[in-house]
Amino acid sequence: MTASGPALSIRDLHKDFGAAQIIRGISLDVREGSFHAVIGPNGAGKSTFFNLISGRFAPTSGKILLGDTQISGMRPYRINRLGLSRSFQITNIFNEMSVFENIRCALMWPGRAGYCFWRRASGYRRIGAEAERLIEEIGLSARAGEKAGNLSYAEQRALEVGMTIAGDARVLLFDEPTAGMNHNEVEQFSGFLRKVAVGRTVMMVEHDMNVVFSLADRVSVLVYGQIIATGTPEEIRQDPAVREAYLGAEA
Ligand SMILES: Nc1ncnc2c1ncn2[C@@H]1O[C@H](COP(=O)(O)OP(=O)(O)OP(=O)(O)O)[C@@H](O)[C@H]1O
Repeated sequence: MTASGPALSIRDLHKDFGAAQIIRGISLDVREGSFHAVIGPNGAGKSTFFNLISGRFAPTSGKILLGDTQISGMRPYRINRLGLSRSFQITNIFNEMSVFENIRCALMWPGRAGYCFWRRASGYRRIGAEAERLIEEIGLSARAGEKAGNLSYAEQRALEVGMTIAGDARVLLFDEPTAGMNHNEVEQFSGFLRKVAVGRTVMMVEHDMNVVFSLADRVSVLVYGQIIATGTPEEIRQDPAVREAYLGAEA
């Protein structure tokens, strides 16, 4: 990754499913250190776009670069190893294991930072210390010994984010991070995400416009497989094409 270049560059990205053109020529730079939201109506292609970036789908054509490295078409674990990590709601959590064990496990996944040295006792201690640091960062120190299955939904989401950032991921993808939360949880979790984003680059798909406009410093609007606008939250709010195509009365 270059010092001044974008964290992620997408160049003329296309994805077809059979005859259906779902992603129709997306080009986008995601600035290093930015919190970049992708919004758009249902079926616009947001999840497909994330699946292309994280490597779950191979593009039909076009390029995706993580820093200077072309990642399009790579397997997800290789992209993850290069520093891009995607949050998968709470499906990554092992309910029968404690918070500490879940985080330690994430740190020891093949290809993650700790894998090479964890077999040695000193390495194992280092993993333990790193797990404690991460648990503090996600605000779950008081719950470190608790089984993940006993945590509240919001705590489980925080744990899952902890597992996403384990191994020093520099670029994070969050897919509807506040889905399923009540009003108070959304507020609390937004504050948490704001802290986690410091020093990292975040891309987020989110339907809740309050969350988008309070967290994001850049917003792209995806409509029918194409980005119709990218800008600051204020620019997006004012954009006539965006208001017509998507935000409507919400803006
Ligand atoms: N594997 C697939 N095979 C065929 N069509 C697909 C596949 N995945 C997604 N699609 C289609 O692509 C279109 C975009 O879907 P996608 O889930 O990316 O939209 P989205 O913007 O994330 O929608 P939502 O906001 O409702 O989650 C939809 O019409 C969907 O049916």
